[in-house]
Amino acid sequence: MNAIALADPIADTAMGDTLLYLEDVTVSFDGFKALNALSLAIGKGEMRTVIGPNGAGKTTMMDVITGKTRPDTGRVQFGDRIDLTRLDEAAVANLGIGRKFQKPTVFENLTVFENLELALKTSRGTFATLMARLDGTALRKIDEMLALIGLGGHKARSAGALSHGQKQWLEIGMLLLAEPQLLLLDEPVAGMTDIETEQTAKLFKELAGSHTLVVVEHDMQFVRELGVRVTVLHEGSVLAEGSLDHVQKNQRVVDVYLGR
Ligand SMILES: Nc1ncnc2c1ncn2[C@@H]1O[C@H](COP(=O)(O)OP(=O)(O)OP(=O)(O)O)[C@@H](O)[C@H]1O
Repeated sequence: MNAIALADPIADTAMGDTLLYLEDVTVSFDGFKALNALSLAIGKGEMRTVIGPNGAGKTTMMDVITGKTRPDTGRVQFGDRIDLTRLDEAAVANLGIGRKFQKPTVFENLTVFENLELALKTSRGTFATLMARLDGTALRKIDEMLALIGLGGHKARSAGALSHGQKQWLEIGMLLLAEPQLLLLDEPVAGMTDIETEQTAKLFKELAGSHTLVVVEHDMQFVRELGVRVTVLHEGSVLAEGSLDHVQKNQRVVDVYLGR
């Protein structure tokens, strides 16, 4: 560890229990290592941002965690004892690992409320059991979610009529209704307006602590706004880790990514 790492306040923050632990994970495509002995630990209730140049392995990392891609070697431990590399995508989702892809996928012909209702009905969360019909608890749960994602005034609108940012929030709300233990978000603010980006940062900061979030982003203003530990990936491994200020001082990070 060098002097800068020691001076980094976020590097010194106690993480508590580890929820997700990748150890020496390697994924090769025709001999090319998209992940190269990647090791990474995410604490329970932590929000982590992951940055890095195109091709650094960010998507592949998410694919490995969610059971879409099986690593050649390495371990992906979830909680105390579950090895995610032995599970398929459906089993990983059932464990409570939610994934938000870059593009919004909501049911455009349904209303905002109906989208959330459907998510609740099909979720693995405890509230799913309440959903044989929409009882008071379930309705309250949906109303709370509408307020959290800033769509309280839009519940009767068709999802297709929402702005891009609002669609992203709706999909995040749908994922949250499944009460995920871990939420992976791939470039959530890409294509959002500045105001939507700010509101998304506010939402994520509210979720952190009670949720564990891994956020892959290229928008450095947003990463700064989140103000959490940053992992820089490069050529399939961790190049640097710490606060954004800390990683921005790393000359290699500047050379391969931030200085471009
Ligand atoms: N199925 C595949 N077959 C062959 N090569 C692949 C495959 N998936 C990913 N790769 C390669 O692995 C490397 C890592 O890709 P990955 O998509 O994980 O990077 P990334 O960090 O998510 O990039 P971006 O910021 O552009 O989304 C890239 O060079 C990519 O071309």
